[in-house]
Amino acid sequence: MRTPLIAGNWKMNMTVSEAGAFADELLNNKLNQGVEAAVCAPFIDLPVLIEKFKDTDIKVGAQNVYYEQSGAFTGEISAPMLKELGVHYVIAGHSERRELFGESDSDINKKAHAVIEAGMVPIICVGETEAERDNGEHTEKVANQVKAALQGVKAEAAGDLVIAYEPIWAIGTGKSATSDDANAMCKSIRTKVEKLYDKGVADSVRILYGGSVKPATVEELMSKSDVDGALVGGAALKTDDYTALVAGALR
Ligand SMILES: O=C(CO)COP(=O)(O)O
Repeated sequence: MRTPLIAGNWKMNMTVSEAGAFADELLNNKLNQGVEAAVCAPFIDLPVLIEKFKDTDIKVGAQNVYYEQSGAFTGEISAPMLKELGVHYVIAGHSERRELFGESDSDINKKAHAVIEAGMVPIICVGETEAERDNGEHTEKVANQVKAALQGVKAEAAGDLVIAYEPIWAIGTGKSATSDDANAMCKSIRTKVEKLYDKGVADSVRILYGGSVKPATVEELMSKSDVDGALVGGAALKTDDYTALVAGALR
């Protein structure tokens, strides 16, 4: 069975001292066993989090990566750099990166390859705009994003992947997708993965929902067949909310 995953995405929040304080507070809260907890933090916060969580099951993730190994790419961070630090997950293709920083499907595919080659796990983000949903194009849009992101990724690696369905209109808006709509899209992503690979891969890939997930809504989401967890922005910034999210994700 797929282990539920609650991944916090801090986005551009938390200084190093704030990250350290968050980790200390979280370690005082007893996180539920049986749910995997991950915190995806700004690059500079990663060392302190990795140090603080080293004797725990809490995984640390990055929010971005550059796909080249090293070289003249001022300001960028490579997958081998993250791997050496002890990073487990790397978010690839968050809609904010696609929209604000011009990342293309092809960039995201290269990032996924770089992360896998370095021995980490990508969390690949996909999702439609409000206009695309209104026009009934959301299922096809997301299926195309999934296909593009996974181009050339071998079946052995694909089963360990995490895909996060984050409808853009639900991010940071307080306007979450209904649990049935979230589940319908997660199911359709799983069907797409089965078409690209096989049933074994589709059954093991974890598909998260993201977009205004709160402690009060996580249980309902997790009761659905194809939602394996959540990628959480705002509510993952407070230790008590984060702890409640992990508790609510147990199924
Ligand atoms: O973008 C998100 C996580 O990656 C969702 O953010 P919110 O939970 O703040 O809506």
